[in-house]
Parts: sequence; C-alpha cells; structure tokens
Amino acid sequence: MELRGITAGYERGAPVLREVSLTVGAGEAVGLLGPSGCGKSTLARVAALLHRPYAGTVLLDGEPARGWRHRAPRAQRTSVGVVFQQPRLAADPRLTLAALIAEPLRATGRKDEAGERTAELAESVGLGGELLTRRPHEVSDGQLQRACVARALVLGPRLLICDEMTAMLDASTTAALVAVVEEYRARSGAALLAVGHDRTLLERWCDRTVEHAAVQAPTTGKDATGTDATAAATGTDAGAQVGGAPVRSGRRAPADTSAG
Ligand SMILES: Nc1ncnc2c1ncn2[C@@H]1O[C@H](COP(=O)(O)OP(=O)(O)OP(=O)(O)O)[C@@H](O)[C@H]1O
Repeated sequence: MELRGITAGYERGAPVLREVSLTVGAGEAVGLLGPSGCGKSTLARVAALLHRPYAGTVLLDGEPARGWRHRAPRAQRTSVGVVFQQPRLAADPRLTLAALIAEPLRATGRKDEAGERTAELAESVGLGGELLTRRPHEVSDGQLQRACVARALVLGPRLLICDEMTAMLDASTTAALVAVVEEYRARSGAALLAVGHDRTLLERWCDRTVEHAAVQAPTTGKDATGTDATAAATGTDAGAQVGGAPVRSGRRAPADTSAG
C-alpha cells in the first residue's frame, strides 16, 4: 500500500493531512505513531479507501485506487481489512456476532463459505458457542472487538489496518488479538498498518514505526497546493504529488510479538 502526496480533511475544511507519503511493503508491518488528533485515523481511513482525499493517490498492489467507499472496485475494497478503535461504532447493533463476522462474505456473494469461515475465525479469536448468538449490546467491548478482528480477516485481506485496535482492551485481550493478527499474517503474507499512541506495543509488534509528523509536509499556513483549503478541496485525484518528509523509522521489532 502506498500513499502518495495525500492531502485530506473534512467537509472541504482545512487539511488534516498534508502531502502525506507512506509505503507499507508486501508482508511488512508498519506502526504509525502520533499524538491525539494529528490525523492518524484519517490516514487509516484514506488508506482503506473509506475517505476520499482532496488530493493524492492511494496505490494498492501498485494499482491506483479507482473509487472510494462503495464506489471502490470490489477487488480493491476487499483487499484491505480494517479494525477500528471503537467496536460499538463499527458493528451493526442488529447483527449477532456470528452474522457480524460473516457479513463481508454475504455482501460479496460468498455466503456459502459463511458457516465454515465464521466458525474457524471465531475459534481463532476465542469466541464460540452461545456467545456467537448474542448481539453487540450483550457482550463486552473485548468480546466485540474479537468479533471485529475476525470480521476484518474473513475475506482474506492482503493488507490489514488496525486503527487503535487495542486502545480499550486489557493486556491479555491485547496480547490475544495481536497474536491472532500475527498468526494470520504469518499464514497469508498480509501486510499490516497498525495505528496508535502506544509506542511500546507498536515497536514490539511492527517491523518499523513511523511518526505521523514525519510523513506529512510541515504546516505552512497554506495547504498542499499552496492555495486556501477550500480551493484544494476538489475531491479528485488530480494534482497528486509525491511529497512529505522522509519517513523516520523506529527500531525493528523482536520476534516476540506478544503484548502486555
Ligand atoms: N468526521 C469528521 N468531521 C470533521 N472533522 C473530523 C472528523 N473526523 C476527524 N476530524 C478532525 O480531524 C482531525 C484528525 O482526527 P483523527 O481522528 O484523524 O486524529 P487521530 O490522530 O486519529 O486522533 P486520536 O488519536 O485521538 O484518535 C481532528 O482535528 C478531528 O477533530
């Protein structure tokens, strides 16, 4: 996954991301660190094709993104799995945990695989039996996040984006979910972009860490195009630039990826 010169914001307002460039290589695990509000989740959503940037290009497997959200081509959309920080906002409250895990298969016409894949993934994240028949309001945050991790893996993504996946979890649930992601990556060769504030966790988990401030152009009072933010908010990929400061890498993680 490659972000090239991404400038992004909300409602045509001032950019939150300015000319961000970041590459996650095939099979690589990159941790993105930065203070609250700096734009990490925005970057994660752009990389997952869930938020359309003002300018710049997202490449998946070398192919530029050709749409955002439901307009993204299915092959690109399904090549990325996302786990968000707050499972209660991400999960449809009407679905049982089993249906939640299986939903991406049903949505992509693969419902025949739902039974087997759901059981397999539910077991891998430590869910089973009667728990799978409950709805989000009937389970704990940790149990719901386990289901959301299973759901993110159900289509076999080549890139997994974990946006503060463990922020509201205890140490043992954190360790268990990191282990599930790592087991999936070891088996599939998938890449990982893990976003968060927990330096210790991300340095342990990832091959390298990157500071948010190091992947975007410095603030100048102007946006990436040198004009005001409104003029930049074209909503197109036109004018994409390869920009941003060089990536600053952290230390490589040891083989042990357990957390907590
Ligand atoms: N839907 C939205 N509409 C308007 N502004 C938003 C929206 N989502 C985020 N923002 C703003 O964009 C900026 C970056 O937010 P973002 O959530 O990307 O930061 P973050 O680094 O992930 O923060 P945190 O670590 O606290 O989760 C913030 O100033 C935030 O208020």
